[in-house]
Amino acid sequence: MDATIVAKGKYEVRGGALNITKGTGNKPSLEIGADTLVVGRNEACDLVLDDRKVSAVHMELVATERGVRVRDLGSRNGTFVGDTRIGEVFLTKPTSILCGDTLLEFSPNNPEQVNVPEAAEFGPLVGSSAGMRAVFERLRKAAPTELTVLITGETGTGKELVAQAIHGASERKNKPFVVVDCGSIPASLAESALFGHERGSFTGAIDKRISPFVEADGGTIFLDELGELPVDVQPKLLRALAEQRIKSVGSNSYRPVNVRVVAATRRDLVREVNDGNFRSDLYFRVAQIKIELPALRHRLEDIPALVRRMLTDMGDKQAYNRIPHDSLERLMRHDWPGNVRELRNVVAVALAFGKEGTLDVAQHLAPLTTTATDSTPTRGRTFQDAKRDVLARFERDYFTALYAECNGNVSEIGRRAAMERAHVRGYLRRHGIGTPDRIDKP
Ligand SMILES: Nc1ncnc2c1ncn2[C@@H]1O[C@H](COP(=O)(O)OP(=O)(O)OP(=O)(O)O)[C@@H](O)[C@H]1O
Repeated sequence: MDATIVAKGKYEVRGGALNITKGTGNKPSLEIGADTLVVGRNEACDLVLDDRKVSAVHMELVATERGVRVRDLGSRNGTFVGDTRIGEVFLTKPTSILCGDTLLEFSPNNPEQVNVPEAAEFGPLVGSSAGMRAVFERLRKAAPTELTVLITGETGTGKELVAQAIHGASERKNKPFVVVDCGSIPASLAESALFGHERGSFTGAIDKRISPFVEADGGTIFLDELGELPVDVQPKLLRALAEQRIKSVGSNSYRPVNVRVVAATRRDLVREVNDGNFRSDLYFRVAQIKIELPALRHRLEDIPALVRRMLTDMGDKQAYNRIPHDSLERLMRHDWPGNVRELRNVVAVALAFGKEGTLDVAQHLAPLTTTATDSTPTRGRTFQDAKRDVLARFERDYFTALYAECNGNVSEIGRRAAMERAHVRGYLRRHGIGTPDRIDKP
């Protein structure tokens, strides 16, 4: 979420209202605040439009610091502002929006101040940026409820940790937290992986398999990469969630289950709905609350607190004080395509190689800085420059890994790389891998 802290514990968002001026809906207007609202034909939408040219989930709106963000959700017939078919726009002035044959009039409100908690952490999560503090506020409200939560965000933004935090702050915290990675289930085994199977129920079903819903009974089930769930098991999952009971493969009877569902996806699930790859009724069933995790490059001010927490988790609380200021600044200029996970790896490597003295964490950054959305190595660069960067990154990764595998033994690195020791030393020095005393040891 975009936001700026305007006063301690507050940030400012600019919302508005949407009125139907031509066409019919389940209500004449919609107030847009800091919670994302969905407009479409599906009856679970916040504004339901009775228009056959409107998609099941057509567009979403949310108040941000830059105005109301309107995002088309991959609708079939598009969302138009004037003659322009939009992907995403920020509205601050009265504007007409056309979806199918329905005309909507947007009118802005004055900026509104929204409370964010002062605490820059929530359970295992840390972050002082306005975006993360707004996430913590939503989590604080969502965690104690029984509502389903859908967590979205790029890889490594902390979706699983958020799911754990929800569980840990709920009444269910003393019961199991069970993770199901929907992305790694082969389509043919999806039903059994979700609901279990009886012994001998199909070829290869040698033993009985307990359903994760049974394992999680009384607790929380985390459905990771929900967007990868094969289409044919989606109705079965929907039914299980609606009826709170499951039937294992090969069994004739249902058994009641009491689980709270938290799901995560890297994919834009609503687009998958409009493309027919994900069922809209299941989407709304798992997304009663939506938590959008911002990419790390949009909350660089979180880096110092994250690094401090990571070093503490890695067992060296004092190490943070050994990081020079300019090293932290360089970390805050990186793009972080791998998000918090990438940061954690860089911190882990830095700590492994720097047990004492100055801890220059940024020294272990990949030299090629690209973002997930801007990852083309060609952009504005000559072939030679691009090639040099890619090669440098490869060399650094290769020798960093080998250095760790060989415990810093240069002779062993040379053997495995089939390279003279002097050359190995050259590469290690060039990329700042290891400490000079170890590298230069004969
Ligand atoms: N806000 C945070 N505070 C502290 N640690 C964090 C935070 N966010 C993420 N991490 C750490 O970053 C790493 C990646 O987090 P996690 O596995 O939850 O990401 P993810 O979004 O589920 O990734 P993927 O999409 O690849 O499954 C973990 O080691 C986690 O502990």
